[in-house]
Amino acid sequence: MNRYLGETDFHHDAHERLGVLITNLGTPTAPTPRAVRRYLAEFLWDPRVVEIPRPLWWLILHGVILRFRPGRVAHAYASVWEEDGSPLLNIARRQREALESQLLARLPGPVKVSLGMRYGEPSLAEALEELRQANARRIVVLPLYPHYSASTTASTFDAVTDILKRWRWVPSLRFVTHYHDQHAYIEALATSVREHWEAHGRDNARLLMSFHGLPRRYLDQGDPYHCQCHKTARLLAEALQLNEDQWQLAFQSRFGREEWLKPYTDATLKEWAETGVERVQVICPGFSADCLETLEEIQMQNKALFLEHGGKRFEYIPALNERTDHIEALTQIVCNEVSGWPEAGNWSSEAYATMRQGRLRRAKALGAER
Ligand SMILES: C=CC1=C(C)c2cc3[nH]c(cc4nc(cc5[nH]c(cc1n2)c(C)c5CCC(=O)O)C(CCC(=O)O)=C4C)c(C)c3C=C
Ligand SMILES: [Fe+2]
Ligand SMILES: [Fe+2]
Repeated sequence: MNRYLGETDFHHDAHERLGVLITNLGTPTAPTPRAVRRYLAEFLWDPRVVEIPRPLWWLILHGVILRFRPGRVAHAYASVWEEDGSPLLNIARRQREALESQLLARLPGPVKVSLGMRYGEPSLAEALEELRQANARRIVVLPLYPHYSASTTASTFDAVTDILKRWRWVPSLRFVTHYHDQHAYIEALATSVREHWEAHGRDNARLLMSFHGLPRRYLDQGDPYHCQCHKTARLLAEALQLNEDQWQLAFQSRFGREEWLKPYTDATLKEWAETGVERVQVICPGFSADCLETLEEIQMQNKALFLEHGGKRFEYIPALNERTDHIEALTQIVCNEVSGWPEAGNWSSEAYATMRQGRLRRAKALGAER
């Protein structure tokens, strides 16, 4: 038996392809307690996600959490489930398709974009295998998390490298760790807010930028997530020319009993409603795709909370999902990553020559304009 994965019928003249792996958290296969238990058991056992000594955490996870949580969470999933599956996965599939066609139009050589989820299906192993079969010798891994966090980005890095350790011929690799301040991403967010204002108005509305939370302990131990969320929020507020009293940042999706990053989204909305804020518009810039945490927690639970406490109008501004400007931002990230790659193999020699000619022409045209 071969210890490492490889092709026995390897051809030296096989055409190379650029591989792009997009990935997100993952989701259960069905909105049922059984499927949710399987998903949570994998997700919550990841030591990057829950940093508690293993024997103690095993007892809590299997003795308490996996007994009671799946039923409640399955019910929440059922409330957002679409005909053909989980919103997160459906959106990720559309993002994959749109990104691949943008990259094929933009880059001179052949490109394959595959989709793998950190937990559940389609797995990262399947997605990487697809790239290996497509002869991708250079791979850009693009986790669809704008903000770096050890619990998401580093966990993806662990999983990807664990898989690649089993390849005989490991590919060149670029791993995108964050894009929280990329201009095109901020502009896409700002445009989505402006479009919402055009469609629904904005009279006296306060904008809440809600990000997924983390245990406060992770920030104290050096995780840059908190700072990156603050930077995104500041840049978005600047792009929208908002005054300080027109917006705020908050953190949602608390889990467990310890302190998480503050201020909390639910507490903020409750306080706003109680102190006379009548209208809120909520955007979740850290979620590249709508999912349980935006569609159920924000758009259902937090909306009900705000209205119960005296708020009059609650509006959720959808995640960037497969918006054209979002796909353009992701395309730019991939193009930036590959542009520094040294020339080699069939993919690059001709392809880079074409790309360079294109760039020269553009540079000349720009020079002529000036
Ligand atoms: C200790 C627990 C958790 C940490 C840390 C955490 C970080 C984190 N998560 C996301 C993005 C998503 N999380 C989602 C669901 C979800 N998250 C946790 C727990 C932690 N997340 C749980 C237990 C769940 C499942 C639902 C539940 O039981 O409440 C999702 C949605 C998935 C879906 O199927 O729709 C996303 C997306 C980020 C970005 C992040 C760190 C910054
Ligand atoms: Fe989460
Ligand atoms: Fe949640």
